[in-house]
Amino acid sequence: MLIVADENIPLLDRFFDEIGSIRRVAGREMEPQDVADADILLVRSVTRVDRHLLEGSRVKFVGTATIGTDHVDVDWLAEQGIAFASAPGCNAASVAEYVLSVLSIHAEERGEDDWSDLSVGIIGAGNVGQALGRRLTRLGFTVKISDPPRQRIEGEGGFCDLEDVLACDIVTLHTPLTQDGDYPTHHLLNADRLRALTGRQLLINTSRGGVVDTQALLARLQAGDAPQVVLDVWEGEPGVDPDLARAVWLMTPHIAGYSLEGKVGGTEMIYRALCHFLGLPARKQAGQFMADPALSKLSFTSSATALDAAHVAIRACYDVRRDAARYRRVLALPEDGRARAFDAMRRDYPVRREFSSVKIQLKGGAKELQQVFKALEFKLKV
Ligand SMILES: NC(=O)c1ccc[n+]([C@@H]2O[C@H](COP(=O)([O-])OP(=O)(O)OC[C@H]3O[C@@H](n4cnc5c(N)ncnc54)[C@H](O)[C@@H]3O)[C@@H](O)[C@H]2O)c1
Ligand SMILES: O=C(O)[C@H](O)[C@H](O)COP(=O)(O)O
Repeated sequence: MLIVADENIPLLDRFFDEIGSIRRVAGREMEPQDVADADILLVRSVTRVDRHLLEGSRVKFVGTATIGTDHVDVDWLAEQGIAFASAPGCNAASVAEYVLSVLSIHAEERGEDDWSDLSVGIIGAGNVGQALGRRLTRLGFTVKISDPPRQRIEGEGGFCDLEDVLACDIVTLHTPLTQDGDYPTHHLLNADRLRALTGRQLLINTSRGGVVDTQALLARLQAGDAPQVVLDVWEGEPGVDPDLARAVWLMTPHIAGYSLEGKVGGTEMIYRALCHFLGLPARKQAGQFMADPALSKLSFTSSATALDAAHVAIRACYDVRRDAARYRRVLALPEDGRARAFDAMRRDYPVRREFSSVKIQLKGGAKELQQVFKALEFKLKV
């Protein structure tokens, strides 16, 4: 059995070497000749999986170790009887923690005494939107959610109009990128909606670049009273418009979901789906292959305020400014160098562990501190 796989899928050998021989290919450069003799294709988000890539091959199973599936023509796969699996939710905590890191720094820059005074509008309440909304609600933020597809199924309860959500202090995007259907998200944030945002607001996009109209966003940022913007995803990545990059507050190269847990969890999910497809027992688990985190414990006494302790713990685990600063240096390179650097930063991304890998020790165990760390989903030891 031949498995062709994106070389950037972590732990390929550990999970798949008992199933077949593995051919590694650079995901962005994968061509029909690379997969023609493959039985199994394993990708991440940078490989377009469609008729062009697979017609005439003998591939019978495709797995993407990612949440997003906009790079896969799932209808064509279904027509061809090719099984497909993705990794829903694998890096939801990672993206939620990226947004929390942004919020922590944003609140400090605005001089907010209590960050939960800020209202947060979440667009798309799937695995990521819910993971974020749950944490924010428990922290006491006012959270407004827009998700018309879910609202249609579940009724009014808990959902708001998009316009209300877009009026929040912080607006964060967590939809898939879709072109068709009743609620397409391509350029969901168009010129009109961007025009309605003001300088007191923060817009965060960790979904897909195409959910925001890039040209309109650049024009909005160049006009007066523009919102602050944080972009992790870009239309046309790895190419990034340098004018847009310079105009945003924080820019990162599509790494919001790049916690170790998120990436290895994605590999585990497609491993399990492949085992199920082949009728094999799934004996391996991500946890077997995870080293101890570099930061394993943080300790606070009851003299810490809940708010300060939360900010310290979030930033100790993940400070988004480090990724943003590293990426900003790339802007000095010529165009092709910038695109190569985008992929290189992702390929060589440092180990980042999720909050759940860190034990918080509370000496004295004030109730308020406990609540905050529970909300952030750290491991708690009182
Ligand atoms: N930057 C990153 O590293 C990173 C990591 C993970 C996921 N993502 C992106 O984030 C997206 C969301 O991830 P998820 O796990 O929450 O996906 P999900 O499929 O669990 O949830 C998506 C939600 O968006 C909703 N939705 C669809 N169209 C909508 C619209 N027009 N308006 C409002 N809501 C709409 C859906 O009903 C669903 O509830 C993924 O599709 C992926 O593209 C990016
Ligand atoms: O959809 C996802 O899961 C994320 O966007 C993921 O982080 C993409 O990572 P990539 O496949 O580009 O390595």
